[in-house]
Amino acid sequence: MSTPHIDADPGDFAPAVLMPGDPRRAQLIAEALFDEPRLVNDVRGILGYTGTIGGQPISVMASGMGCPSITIYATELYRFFGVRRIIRVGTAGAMQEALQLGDVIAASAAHTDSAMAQARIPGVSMSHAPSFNLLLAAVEAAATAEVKMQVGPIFSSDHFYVSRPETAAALIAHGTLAVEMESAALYAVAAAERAEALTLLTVTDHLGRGERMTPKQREDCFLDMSTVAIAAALSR
Ligand SMILES: O=P(O)(O)O[C@H]1O[C@H](CO)[C@@H](O)[C@H]1O
Ligand SMILES: O=c1cc[nH]c(=O)[nH]1
Repeated sequence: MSTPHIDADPGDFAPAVLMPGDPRRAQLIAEALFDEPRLVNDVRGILGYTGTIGGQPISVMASGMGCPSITIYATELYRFFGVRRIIRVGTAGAMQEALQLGDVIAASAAHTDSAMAQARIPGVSMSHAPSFNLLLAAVEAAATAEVKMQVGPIFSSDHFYVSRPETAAALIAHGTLAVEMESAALYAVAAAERAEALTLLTVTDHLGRGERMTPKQREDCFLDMSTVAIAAALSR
């Protein structure tokens, strides 16, 4: 069966899917961490792989960048391919002073300026929240793997380059940990499809200090986050 954006058969995807924005990160995760990964989607270069870990099936597929893109892929996976859990494994810009490059964050809520959020239930400011079970499993997995993980609210922005110092300052004052571009939409789709979602992020930039990882460091920084994501994805 194919949808407009995924050319795969029923059963090609595991019930649990890891979802980075970057197709290259999807390929690296599959090749580094899955047993016998096989390519199950490459429409528009959005690479998707399915393999096993410890005998359990698991998939990884890219989302592309931004709320519209992840909304399309998450909706099609949940609605047409039997997927029940999506764990975003993304990169983010740190907003709080104490965060360092390479730190891992679990998004317990996602604020957003996306028009998509306002259009989903007109007149309502939705709460964009992860699956409690997945968040709990991730917290436990991080403790077991000794991965230092901050849990808190993040900001899913429609903009990467527009500078809004007052908005950033207000979000920081409200405890927002970091900015990225997809999680609010993922959490909204999961709610609409009665499925599970969670976002884990690795800090690749620090907004206040102007620090940033190199492109190569961005590609290589997925291991701690993926270890936690896989444990949560395969939890009961
Ligand atoms: O690294 P990914 O998962 O793509 O996440 C972040 O990186 C992209 C911007 O560079 C946006 O998609 C943002 O959410
Ligand atoms: O959306 C993003 C992702 C990484 N770093 C940022 O500053 N923003």
